[in-house]
Amino acid sequence: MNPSQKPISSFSGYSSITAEKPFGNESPAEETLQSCRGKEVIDEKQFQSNYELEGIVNVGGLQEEHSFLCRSRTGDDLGLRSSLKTEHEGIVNVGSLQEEHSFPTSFGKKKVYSNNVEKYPYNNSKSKNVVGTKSSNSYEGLPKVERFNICLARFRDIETQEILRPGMVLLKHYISLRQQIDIVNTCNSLGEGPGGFYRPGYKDGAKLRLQMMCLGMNWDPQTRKYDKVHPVDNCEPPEIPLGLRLLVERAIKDAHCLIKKDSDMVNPEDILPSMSPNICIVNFYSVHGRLGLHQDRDESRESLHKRLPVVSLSIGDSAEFLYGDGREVEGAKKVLLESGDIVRTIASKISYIFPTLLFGGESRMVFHGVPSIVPSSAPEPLKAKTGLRQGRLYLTFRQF
Ligand SMILES: O=C(O)CCC(=O)C(=O)O
Ligand SMILES: [Fe+2]
Repeated sequence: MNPSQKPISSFSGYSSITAEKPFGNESPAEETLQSCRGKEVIDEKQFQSNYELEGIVNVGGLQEEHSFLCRSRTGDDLGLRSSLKTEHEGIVNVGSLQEEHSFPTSFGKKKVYSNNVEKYPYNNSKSKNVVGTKSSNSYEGLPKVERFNICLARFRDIETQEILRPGMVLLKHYISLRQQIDIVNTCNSLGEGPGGFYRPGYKDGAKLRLQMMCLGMNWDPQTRKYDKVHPVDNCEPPEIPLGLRLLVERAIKDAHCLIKKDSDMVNPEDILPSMSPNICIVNFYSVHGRLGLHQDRDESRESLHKRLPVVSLSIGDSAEFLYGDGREVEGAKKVLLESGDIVRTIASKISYIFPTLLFGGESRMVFHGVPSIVPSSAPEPLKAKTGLRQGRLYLTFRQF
């Protein structure tokens, strides 16, 4: 790191955010990027070590030890692993084809949310793939016995990893509050610099209902192409911070473990190929934001041919996420990507952990979209520590 640059954890640009200011127009903090290459501002070591502190997902060295899904369930688990406890998981639904990003007029407009977030029928796929209800009767080799849980459901060790369809995996409680804070701060500092957030438009002049920033390479919805520079300020997009790249690679490995658990017969790489991301599209949706059903198909021919996965992280307010084989909303499956799940770690502290979604292999061309954001559903500590606006931050990683 250049000594004149401060580590990301000390970056305070977020403190200037207020609800009155338009998104992305905050005055740049003093530490703001000195050149178009916003990449150098990140202190990767700091970013990474922040991750390691948490012990939930280890982004750096101790990957095997901290893997969510690969470890056998032994006593030693209890000491090392921050066990994940939550009372529910949100799942899903699907769709079909037409115009990219098009909506029926009712799309995303109907639901009214109160403080009680609408819950979707969990595990409605009734799939054997669901690893969502691990209880004391699931030990290998022992007869199945319905055990009594002396703890309330929300504090039990319920893992909510699910294979939604072949090649599409939801790791529901994957990123900790600490990581969320780092990611929000990182995106905020990069987003207010060159190559940062802007509101993109389509070819026909319509604007997307979100703010976007690209890392690694720039994707332009107008041309549907990746480019070296930002279409508005002509700057190169910032690089993807190392910690995030490692987190994505880790998530793919964990998804492989889940796939392997589901069937020992398969090579997980055949179902969900590995990739090293060199593109990250960061979207910020206000509570009115949404995105029509579409396919991600602007990556290189080779990447699409290999069906390399898109891996995404969801932070802030919860969102409905639709996915399916076509563009019609009817028939699309729906999963609620929640960000406010409360879990209790081994150390008895309350944590919030967030979902990761991967789609590749057979599901690489799945249609997907965001019909609505659930207002005020982001965890208070995340808002308090970062000043994150109401809305949802969504990062999708790809390999060009
Ligand atoms: O925000 C989301 O959930 C989807 C984003 C997306 O599909 C994209 O960036 O291509
Ligand atoms: Fe997409």
